[in-house]
Amino acid sequence: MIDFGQLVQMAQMVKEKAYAPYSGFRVGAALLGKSGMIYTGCNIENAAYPVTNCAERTALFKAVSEGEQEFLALAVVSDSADYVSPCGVCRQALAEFCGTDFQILMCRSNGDYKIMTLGELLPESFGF
Ligand SMILES: O=c1ccn([C@H]2C[C@H](O)[C@@H](CO)O2)c(=O)[nH]1
Ligand SMILES: [Zn+2]
Repeated sequence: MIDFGQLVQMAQMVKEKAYAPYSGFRVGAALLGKSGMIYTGCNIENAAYPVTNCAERTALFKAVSEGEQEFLALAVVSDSADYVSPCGVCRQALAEFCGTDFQILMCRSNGDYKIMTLGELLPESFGF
């Protein structure tokens, strides 16, 4: 059984580390590996805007660089009262390592969330 509450809480905590002086939009993500390890990430912006890294990819790249390549679930949270969902670039980055059943918890700032699978968020993803 996945502890979704813990995943959301860790995403909320790492959101505090976000570097977002340009958009002011802070995001935190927590990625659960099949090993049971949880990898966190925040968004990191840059004066050259496209250089910005989203919270989801920060968490994913940290995980892969630590040796984990298989994942179960990801929680994403911002300061918004609305649910936050991963951008298209992050969906494709996740699709490299995660199957269609991978669970994505899109959270409100208060911790409420809705879950969709990667297959639902990125149908017919590119791969070769
Ligand atoms: O799911 C999302 C959506 C946006 N951002 C970041 C990128 C940028 O720093 C800021 C505004 O787009 O939010 C994320 O980290 N994850
Ligand atoms: Zn993204």
